Amino acid sequence: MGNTDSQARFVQLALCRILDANLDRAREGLRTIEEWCRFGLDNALLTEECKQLRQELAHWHTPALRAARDTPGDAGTVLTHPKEAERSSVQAVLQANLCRVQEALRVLEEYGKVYSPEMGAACKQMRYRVYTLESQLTADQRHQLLERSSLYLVTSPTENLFATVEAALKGGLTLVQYRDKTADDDVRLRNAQKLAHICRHYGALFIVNDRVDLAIAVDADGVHLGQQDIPIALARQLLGSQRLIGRSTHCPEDLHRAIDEGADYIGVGPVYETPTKAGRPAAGFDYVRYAAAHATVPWFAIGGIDTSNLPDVLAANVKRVAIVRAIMHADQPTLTTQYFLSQLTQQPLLGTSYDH
Ligand SMILES: Cc1ncc(COP(=O)(O)OP(=O)(O)O)c(N)n1
Ligand SMILES: Cc1nc(C(=O)O)sc1CCOP(=O)(O)O
Ligand SMILES: [Mg+2]
Repeated sequence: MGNTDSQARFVQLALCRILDANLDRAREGLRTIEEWCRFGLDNALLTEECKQLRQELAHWHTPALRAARDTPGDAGTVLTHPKEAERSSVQAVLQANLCRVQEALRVLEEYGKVYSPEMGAACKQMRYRVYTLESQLTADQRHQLLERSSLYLVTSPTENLFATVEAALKGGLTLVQYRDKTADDDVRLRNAQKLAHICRHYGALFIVNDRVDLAIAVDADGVHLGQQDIPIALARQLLGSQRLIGRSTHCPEDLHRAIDEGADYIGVGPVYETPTKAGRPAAGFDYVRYAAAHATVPWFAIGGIDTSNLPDVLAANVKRVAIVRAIMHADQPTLTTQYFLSQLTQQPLLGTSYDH
């Protein structure tokens, strides 16, 4: 009898310690995420959702659970995950903390059911709310980074693909598109996987040209579609509302259709004829100026742009450019990227009609 009692007390104490530790873990993770929603994204709705989740967890964090704490005797406090010291970007911090909160809520749900069925049920609901928070946060994060990006590197096949992209990222690039019109699919998949990984490490957006299937397979931030590629509505169905969809446009009708169909950004060009898109005539500066006056989503001038003609491009009210050769073929991609960015950031991105 005595033994059974002490066994029951031991189990109850262990249960309380598990719940206490995981309530702390979930609240700390939420606080970390909340700070970015508030100061990084300036998103009042997401900030409020984090705060409400924290308050709800605080409600379950009773004095009885706190009293079970035994930090000096807790073997787990000395164990750290090797990845904990490695946080290469804000994105990585958010990802790690969302994961931490979801895991903690799962533990609270399972052991909570034993301690109090209401607590288990409440933690299950909170876990679903954190999945929704994650989707909204990721989408908001992507849109904000897109709006802040003034330079877009579109890749071309080269032996130095990864080194060139990484060099440009070191120069401050925040938006990359993987474009390869000829490689076999197994090669494209491997390249896209590796580029997605590199871009994530530098906190940059990664877009796949043409191929929605590859974009999904490598968990890219979005896809770029031309006028001859699949309809935006179909891509949206496949990609969901959180990923970005870009559309090439060559005239005012293309621009309005792309925006009406829900493109998150558009390409505007070719500004100049270019061997990268041989056979396509220049859309010219009249169309560029039209885009400057009418586009209600971020737009990137593309086609034949390099460091020598950049001043003419900027004079046409261009705030964002997409580049292939001028960076992919540059002797020093980091310096070239830095030069483009330095010229583009003298043109404030704020003040365009959609940057409220
Ligand atoms: C930013 C950006 N703008 C335009 C294009 C061209 O897309 P598309 O017309 O589909 O031609 P391909 O690139 O597929 O040959 C782009 N890729 N990126
Ligand atoms: C891929 C592409 N699309 C264009 C468009 O106008 O839609 S122009 C273009 C090629 C841009 O390459 P570069 O910077 O080497 O001239
Ligand atoms: Mg295309």
